[in-house]
Amino acid sequence: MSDLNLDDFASLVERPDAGVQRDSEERRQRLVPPAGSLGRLEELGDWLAAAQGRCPARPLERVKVLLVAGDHGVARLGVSARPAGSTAAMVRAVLDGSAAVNVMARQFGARVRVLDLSVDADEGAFPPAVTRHHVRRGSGRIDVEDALTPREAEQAFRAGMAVADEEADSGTDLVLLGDLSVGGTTVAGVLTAALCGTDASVVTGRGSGIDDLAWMRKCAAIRDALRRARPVLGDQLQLLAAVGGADFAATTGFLLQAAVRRLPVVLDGVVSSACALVAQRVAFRAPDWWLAGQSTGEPAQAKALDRLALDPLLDHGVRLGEATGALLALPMLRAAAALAAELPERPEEPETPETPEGPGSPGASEAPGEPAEDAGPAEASPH
Ligand SMILES: Cc1cc2ncn([C@H]3O[C@H](COP(=O)(O)O)[C@@H](O)[C@H]3O)c2cc1C
Ligand SMILES: O=C(O)c1cccnc1
Repeated sequence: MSDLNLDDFASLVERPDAGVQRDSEERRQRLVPPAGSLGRLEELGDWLAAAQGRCPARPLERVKVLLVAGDHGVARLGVSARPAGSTAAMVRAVLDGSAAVNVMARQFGARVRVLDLSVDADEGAFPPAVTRHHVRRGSGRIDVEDALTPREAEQAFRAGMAVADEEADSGTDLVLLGDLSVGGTTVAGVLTAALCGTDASVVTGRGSGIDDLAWMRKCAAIRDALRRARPVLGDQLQLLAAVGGADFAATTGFLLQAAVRRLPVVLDGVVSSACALVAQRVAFRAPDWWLAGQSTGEPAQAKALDRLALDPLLDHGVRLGEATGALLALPMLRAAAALAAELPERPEEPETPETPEGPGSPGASEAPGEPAEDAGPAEASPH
């Protein structure tokens, strides 16, 4: 049996630095813009500082988009707008730089890394750097069979952990975590419903853009897979083997090891949030290391994020997956870091208010209020 003990993660994952978080909050009170005027950017600056253990936070220079790719047997049921087994075409588009994620990553100065965990493609279809962690061609049809053997689940999970270590070791500041997975929203729906204790209909969405008939097939597939999930709900590696997939196991392993390594992550769509939910079961502190980039409208994502207490930064109807939602949030995070680092502090309030005659004059102590207030705005608005 597996010698990978997920229980260790509960103690290995620490919280971001609470002392630095407090320093950041206090520093923010001293900045020129009034507290609250920068809205969510304030909380983001504090989060980044706490994650980095540094106040104010460093600028985000080495940002990596990580796309975990895999096919899913359940796609053969016609639950996706895309043909079963067509993840390879998406991977190819990303590798040749023509996918939406490439356009946005170029715009925002982020590097893109694709990992083929279980794409249904011939050997040699992609460069070795992409297929290094390949586990199998497509994961099993989860409504009737296990997605993975226990060995494959462990192999995929460990691959995700290894990638988190590589990214942490190479100085990556932030990971934007997305997926390329035809049928992936069905699998994510199963994991989310299983862990939230809800019905299939609550988590079944339109995914890549399916019609009503396909929605009914998707809902039935989720219902059937949920039955297979229930007996293994207490063991997250078994759960990923039964109703997940190699890409999901790797993404979960990545998230947990990234949290151990204090590497902050922005979640993209329903696939990364379902994996985050599995990871939360393993290590309850882990969600403190994550942000939700954007709401995709997939109901399972909303359900999972609610459980994770993560409030998506954006909601603009971007429902493409492939980390585009996480990338959209990057300029906000960069703005938060830059504002926290570069905004000047307010000058110290003088203890003895100034008077027109100058500080320390007899008039100052006799009539402290009005002259000082007159002087304030004039000093504060030199332009
Ligand atoms: C043009 C297009 C490109 C995409 N690239 C990723 N996804 C997204 O759709 C897939 C999941 O949806 P489902 O479960 O319905 O198959 C994933 O590959 C996800 O990243 C895309 C979706 C579309 C429409
Ligand atoms: O990632 C998601 O949430 C997603 C992906 C494709 C289509 N709809 C949602």
